[in-house]
Amino acid sequence: MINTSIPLVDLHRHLDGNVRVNTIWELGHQHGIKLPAQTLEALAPFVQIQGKENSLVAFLKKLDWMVAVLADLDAVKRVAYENVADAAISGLDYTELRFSPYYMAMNHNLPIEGVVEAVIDGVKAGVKEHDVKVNLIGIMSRSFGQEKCRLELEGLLAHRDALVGMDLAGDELGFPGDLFNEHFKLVRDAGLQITAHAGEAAGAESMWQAIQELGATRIGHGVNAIHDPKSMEYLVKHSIGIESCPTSNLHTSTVADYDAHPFTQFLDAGVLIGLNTDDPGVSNIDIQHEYRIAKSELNLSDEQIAQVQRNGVEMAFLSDSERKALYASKK
Ligand SMILES: O=c1[nH]cnc2c1ncn2[C@@H]1O[C@H](CO)[C@@H](O)[C@H]1O
Ligand SMILES: [Zn+2]
Repeated sequence: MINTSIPLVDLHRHLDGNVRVNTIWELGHQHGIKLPAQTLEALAPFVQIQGKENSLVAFLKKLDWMVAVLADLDAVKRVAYENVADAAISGLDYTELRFSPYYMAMNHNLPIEGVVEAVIDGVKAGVKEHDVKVNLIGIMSRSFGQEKCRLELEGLLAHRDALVGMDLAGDELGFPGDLFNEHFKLVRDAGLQITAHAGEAAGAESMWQAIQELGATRIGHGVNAIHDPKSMEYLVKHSIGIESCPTSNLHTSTVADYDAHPFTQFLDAGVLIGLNTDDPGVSNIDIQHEYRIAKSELNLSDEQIAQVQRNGVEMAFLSDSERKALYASKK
């Protein structure tokens, strides 16, 4: 199973897709927000996937209650803190938590920059008390359009030093990457690393766009590269990291079932592919679950699992010395 002499990392993990059901319940009651259920048990199906959804956009609706209860900046800080606790509890040595400050701010008109600060504060408080290394990635939520993403980017860049990278997430089909070329020019100018959700709901052309126009060096999901041999070759040749999230891919109907997931084909082709959770709260999983699935459903050998763990460390947005230290922490 998981090789304990290699660091365990999760690089694709939405902080705002990982709010505990209990926290939604408590924040809802604390702030007088009308929840869709009368008991904690009845609330779970509104925020966690039951079986699967028939599209990415349907899946993404499950996150809406998670941000609907963010009534003030203390709530944002609490959710960030609990994300660090959850990461440590699930056995992670290092994680990159990504979040969309506009998405978190929009329901209660919170200041976007204030949300960024509250996330940073919550994570700082979390790492003081838990044994896990954490970096932050800012998200622009494409589903709200160019203008809102511009505001989101401003709020994030105001705290550029607290971030290691930037991402584009949301409705990939409805809001193609080329709407955001100018946003990502600013991201590159700020010297941040870039990952983008691509090849999930849309095809390999969306990945080409993300790599060549947005400047992505990692791709979230990238499942659909499998239909384009040229892009597979490119990923290998240029060491573009693929942040794979198999259970999420099932839950969004990106693949029909685990058998249809191309994970091992990527691995066999020599693509730098890692294993991640995406939205652990929504999918009701943790990283241990994804490694169990890798073995039992994707049929990875122990050697392949070790390779996947190393791939994660290799593609992490860390400096060389940080990467060395992370490896050394397991020896
Ligand atoms: O699997 C996914 N694919 C695309 N976008 C996603 C996924 N999971 C969450 N978000 C998006 O990320 C932002 C919150 O972090 C939101 O825009 C949400 O819709
Ligand atoms: Zn994602």
